Amino acid sequence: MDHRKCSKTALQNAADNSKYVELVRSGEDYFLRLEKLIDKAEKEIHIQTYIFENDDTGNRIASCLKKAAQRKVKVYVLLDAYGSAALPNSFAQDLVQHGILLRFFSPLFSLNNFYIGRRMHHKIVVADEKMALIGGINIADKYHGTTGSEPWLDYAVQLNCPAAKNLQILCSDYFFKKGSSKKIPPVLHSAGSALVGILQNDWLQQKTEVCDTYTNAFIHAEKEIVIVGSYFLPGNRLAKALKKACKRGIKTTVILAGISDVPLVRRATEHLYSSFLDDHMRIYEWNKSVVHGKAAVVDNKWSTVGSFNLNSLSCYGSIEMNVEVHSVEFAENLRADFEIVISECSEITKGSLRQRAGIFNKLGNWIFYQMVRTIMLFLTFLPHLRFLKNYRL
Ligand SMILES: O=P(O)(O)OC[C@H](O)CO
Repeated sequence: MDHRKCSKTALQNAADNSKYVELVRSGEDYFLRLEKLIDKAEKEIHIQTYIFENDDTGNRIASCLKKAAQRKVKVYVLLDAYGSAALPNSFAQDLVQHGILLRFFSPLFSLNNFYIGRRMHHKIVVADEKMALIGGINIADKYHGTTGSEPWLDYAVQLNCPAAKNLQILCSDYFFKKGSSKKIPPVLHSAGSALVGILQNDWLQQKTEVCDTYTNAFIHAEKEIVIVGSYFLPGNRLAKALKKACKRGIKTTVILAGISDVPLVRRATEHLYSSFLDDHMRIYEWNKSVVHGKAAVVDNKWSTVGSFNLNSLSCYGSIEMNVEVHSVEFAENLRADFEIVISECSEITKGSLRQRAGIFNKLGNWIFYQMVRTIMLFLTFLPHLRFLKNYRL
C-alpha cells in the first residue's frame, strides 16, 4: 500500500489537520455539497458521470450548472452515451443553449466504437482545480432518495486539496480526448493529515491503478478488510487476493446487495456465497435500498472510494476513477459508517443460506453466474487477454 511516491510537499504538510478530505454518503448531504461546489466555482467546472437523469435531482443540478455558465464559468459536462441514454435531447440541448459544453462519451453505434465495454464510468465533479467530489454517486433521484424511498447506499469523498488539480487535468483530458493521462503519475498528495491519491482504470490507456491498488491492499492486509460492493463479482486476480487474505486469517467482511436494480448480477453473486463462507468471510446483505457503493477500508488506515466495482467490467472494461486515502481518521470514519450499515443488515450464515437456497434457487444462481461471467468476458475479452499476459499473482 505504501508503494506510491509522495508529491514534494505532501509529507511536509502532513501535519496540518484541516478538513481537506471528507467522507460523504449518498442522499441530500451529497447533493447539497454538489450544489455548493458548483455555486462557488469561479472559473471552470468538470462534471463526468455515467448516469444523469431527467428527474428532480437531475434538474436541480442542471439548474446550478446553467447558473454557473451564465456567470461565465466554463462548464464541461461529459456523460456516458449508454448510461445516460435516457436523457432527452431537449434536456441536452437546453444545457448547450445555456453555454454548457456537453459531450456524450462513446455512443454505442458509431463507426469508431470498437469497444462497447469501455464506458465512461466516472462520478466526478471538480471545480477550479481545488474542490472536488469523487465517488460512486450518479446524478439521479435514486441516489438522493425520494419520499418513501431511501437513497441507494453509496459513498463519495469531498476533496479540498491539491489532489483536485490532478483530477481536473484528468477530467479535461477525457473531455478533450487528449488521451494524455498516461503522463500523470500516480502520486500521493497531502490533504491535511491525510495522503490522497487519484487512481485510474482504463485498459485502453494501460491504466490499472484501481485494480492494482485493491489487489495490493488485500495482499498486504494485516488485520481486517471491509468492503461495500455493488455488482460484486471479483475476477480471478481480486478473488485470489481476497481468498489468500482470508487464508492468512485476515478478518474479511463484505456488505452486499440484498435487493438490486440488476437482479441477475445479485443472483450471480449469491452463487459465490457458500465459497465465501467456506473462506470464513462475513457476508452482510443490505435490504433498505439498492447497494451501489464501491468502497473499502483495510486495517483501519487505508480506504478507497470511487466508481470501481469489484468485477471484470470495471477491471477490464470501463473507465474508472477512485480516490485512495491514507489516514487513520478517515478510515475510522468510513469504518464507523460501515458498522452502522452492518447493524441494519442481515447476516448471511451457512444456516440462513441453507434455508434460503433450495435446489432450484441454487441452480438458478449457477445459471445466472455463468450468464453474467460470459457477458462480462464477451465485453472485456481483448483487454483481459492483454493484462493476463502481464500479470501473475
Ligand atoms: O454502473 P454503476 O455502478 O454506476 O451503476 C449503474 C446502475 O446501477 C445501472 O442500473
